[in-house]
Amino acid sequence: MYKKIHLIVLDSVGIGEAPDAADFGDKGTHTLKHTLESHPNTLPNLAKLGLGNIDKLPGVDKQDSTTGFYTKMQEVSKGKDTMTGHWEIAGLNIDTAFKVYPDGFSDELLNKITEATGRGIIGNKPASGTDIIEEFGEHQIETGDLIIYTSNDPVLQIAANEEVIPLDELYDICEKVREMTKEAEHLVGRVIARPFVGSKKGEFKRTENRHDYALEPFGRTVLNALKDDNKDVIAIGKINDIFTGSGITDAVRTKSNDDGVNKLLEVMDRDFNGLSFLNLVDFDAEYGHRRDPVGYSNALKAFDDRLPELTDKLTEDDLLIITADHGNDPTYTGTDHTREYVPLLVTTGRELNFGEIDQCATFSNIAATVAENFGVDYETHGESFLKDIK
Ligand SMILES: O=P(O)(O)O[C@H]1O[C@H](CO)[C@@H](O)[C@H]1O
Ligand SMILES: [Mn+2]
Ligand SMILES: [Mn+2]
Repeated sequence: MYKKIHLIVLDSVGIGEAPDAADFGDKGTHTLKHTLESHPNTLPNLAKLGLGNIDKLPGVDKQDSTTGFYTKMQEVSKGKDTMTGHWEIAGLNIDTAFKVYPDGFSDELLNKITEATGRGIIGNKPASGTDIIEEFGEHQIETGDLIIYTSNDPVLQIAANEEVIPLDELYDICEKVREMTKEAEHLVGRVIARPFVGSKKGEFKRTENRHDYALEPFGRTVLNALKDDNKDVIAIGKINDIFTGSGITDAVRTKSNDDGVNKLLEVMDRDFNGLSFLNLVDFDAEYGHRRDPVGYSNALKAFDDRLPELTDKLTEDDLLIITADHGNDPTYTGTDHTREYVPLLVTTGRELNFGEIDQCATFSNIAATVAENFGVDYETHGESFLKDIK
């Protein structure tokens, strides 16, 4: 048994098309490979754990012997969004896909929003968040309208210039819209506040004040099982939002990938018994959705550079698990997530017989492993790999 498990989700860092990728329009996608092909970088520290042994990746050398256990995991849930991926990691199988809105939201919902907020609405279509503020940012300054948009994900995003619609008001609007979109008819996975600044086209820039309003997970996750058993569940970064605080005992905010690593290092120094769970969202939000392979590749390098700080801290009490929640191939068409396998890398301060472990048929093998490690009562269709890491 490990006293502390540290789980890191490299948001969107997929490792090649899943067997059902074609059903999602994602045939041939490979976030890691295509990113590193487009903009070469070496990732020696991830390589040491076994990343280059999972699949052939430029700049990630295959090792004769690794300092981690490695394999890849397949997603069983019928969605490739962040909530679905994280909830499956935490033990759920989301077998009914979330509704998406390729033609925008209904007039009925938009009217309700206007009635409740007193503000008009512009946009109402799938879009990239940086494009849509260019398109409607000036209109918003003139009218005070809300810029509402969506994507291939089950999200309703509200972009607002902080000088036109103050943050408090935007958050208040998002809370109201969250209430309106909890039931089947207008269901969305997440309402997201997307504040930005700037006074004219070409100068608009999103700020760090983004806030996500998710739904309660659709079932009991391993986080709930841990919390109910008086274990610590420390959420770092977006994790608290993704689980709406359910099963979480402490939440730490982050500003960036780099800050996320800093916060995890601080958490590792705490005396706790349970799980720390970190999401590094920049890969996805800053580079994957922006179809920026150069930025993506450099972000991978930046994480790789900092990885030894984390692994050097591991004692016999710690288990470190690194994975992802879906792909987001920055070289692929569109600006959405891609249906991919995700890497699984596991290491510890213990001297173990590291190497390949069986491929995981579901992300929920992580939940099963965490539950078994802490001896908590938790039912999931995932299978624990604890027996393989010795
Ligand atoms: O283009 P931006 O606004 O970054 O939106 C992206 O962010 C959303 C939430 O992560 C995704 O659904 C995607 O649409
Ligand atoms: Mn994600
Ligand atoms: Mn995303």
